[in-house]
Amino acid sequence: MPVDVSKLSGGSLIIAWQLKDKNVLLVGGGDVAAGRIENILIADARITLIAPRSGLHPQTKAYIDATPRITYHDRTFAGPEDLAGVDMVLTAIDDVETSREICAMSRALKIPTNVADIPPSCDFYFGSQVKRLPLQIMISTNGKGPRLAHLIRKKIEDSLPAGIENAIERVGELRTKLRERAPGVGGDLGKKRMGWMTDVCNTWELDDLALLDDAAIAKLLDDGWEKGEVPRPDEIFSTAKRAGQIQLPFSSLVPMAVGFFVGVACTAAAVHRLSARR
Ligand SMILES: C[C@@]1(CC(=O)O)C2=NC(=C\c3[nH]c(c(CCC(=O)O)c3CC(=O)O)Cc3[nH]c(c(CC(=O)O)c3CCC(=O)O)/C=C3\N/C(=C\2)[C@@H](CCC(=O)O)[C@]3(C)CC(=O)O)/[C@H]1CCC(=O)O
Ligand SMILES: NC(=O)c1ccc[n+]([C@@H]2O[C@H](COP(=O)([O-])OP(=O)(O)OC[C@H]3O[C@@H](n4cnc5c(N)ncnc54)[C@H](O)[C@@H]3O)[C@@H](O)[C@H]2O)c1
Repeated sequence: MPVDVSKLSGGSLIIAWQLKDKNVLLVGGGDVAAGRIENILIADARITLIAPRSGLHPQTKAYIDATPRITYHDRTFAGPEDLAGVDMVLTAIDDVETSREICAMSRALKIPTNVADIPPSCDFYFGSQVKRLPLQIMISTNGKGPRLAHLIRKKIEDSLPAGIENAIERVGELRTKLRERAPGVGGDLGKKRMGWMTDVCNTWELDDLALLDDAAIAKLLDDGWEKGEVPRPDEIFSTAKRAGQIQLPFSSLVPMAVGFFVGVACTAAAVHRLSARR
């Protein structure tokens, strides 16, 4: 069947780049560099930071002092020798000409590069990020409106359920324990494992997934996986444990309280009018 690909254009490949123990060169130590450092540290990479001490942002200074994963050089960028052994280059400097030169040098070595504020010198853009690790959500406007990306992030942050990161963490633990019982890649066992995990995620609420401690995971695997079934949360947890988890968000308590008092007031008024007619 023919497909219409005319709209498949104008975007980016959004991926979760694995940078653990890779070497990232960051040139510049200002406000933007501080944000880059946070993003790179989250990805467990090593950073070589080149920037004169006089221009360091307090947050950048604090990161340098806080971790041996940043190797700091108090100077300006020296040339191609600074690119040896580097897996990714980021520049965040207030000097467009030097930025373009660094970009040309790193591209000649085929090192992926981001030059803050100069889109043609970027092999990838940064995006605005919701960070509720292990959950990360990146918003990209593909260079059209970075401030809008920031504002959209705020809206997404406000809409996420409390504790979503715990649910994801516990599902990760469940998947690890499941793989210990059903190891290997692919094949019939792999299909069965994926099918069971999909059913658990589809049928359990996030609140219940967040309650999966080690004992509950063992019970879910014994009573569920081993029997080819997906037990309900109330078959796995004691009633007390689930009851402790049920929390009404403040935003829903306020309208409920208002509704209650309005209801009481209306009933009182109606009773008063009825008794007045008699
Ligand atoms: C998302 C975020 C991530 C981050 O950097 O971490 C990010 N910019 C952020 C903020 C921001 N940047 C700018 C403003 C001023 C208001 C405004 O212009 O809107 C604000 C607002 C603020 O500071 O609140 C100025 C600006 N930015 C770029 C240019 C050049 C140009 O457009 O040509 C100009 C100068 C334009 C001019 O001269 O007028 C270019 C880029 N900025 C990008 C990312 C990439 C595309 C992102 C996307 O696809 O949306 C891209 C292409 C390259 C890159 O740098 O990777 C971060 C928000 C993080 C957060 O708070 O959540
Ligand atoms: N993409 C974005 O999100 C975004 C947002 C705001 C600003 N910017 C742009 O990013 C750049 C950096 O912004 P900032 O606010 O962090 O600037 P800043 O002035 O606070 O910091 C610049 C840093 O670069 C260092 N520096 C300058 N020349 C250098 C060189 N040759 N070698 C090494 N270090 C050098 C300075 O010492 C300083 O630490 C600017 O061009 C700015 O317009 C980008």
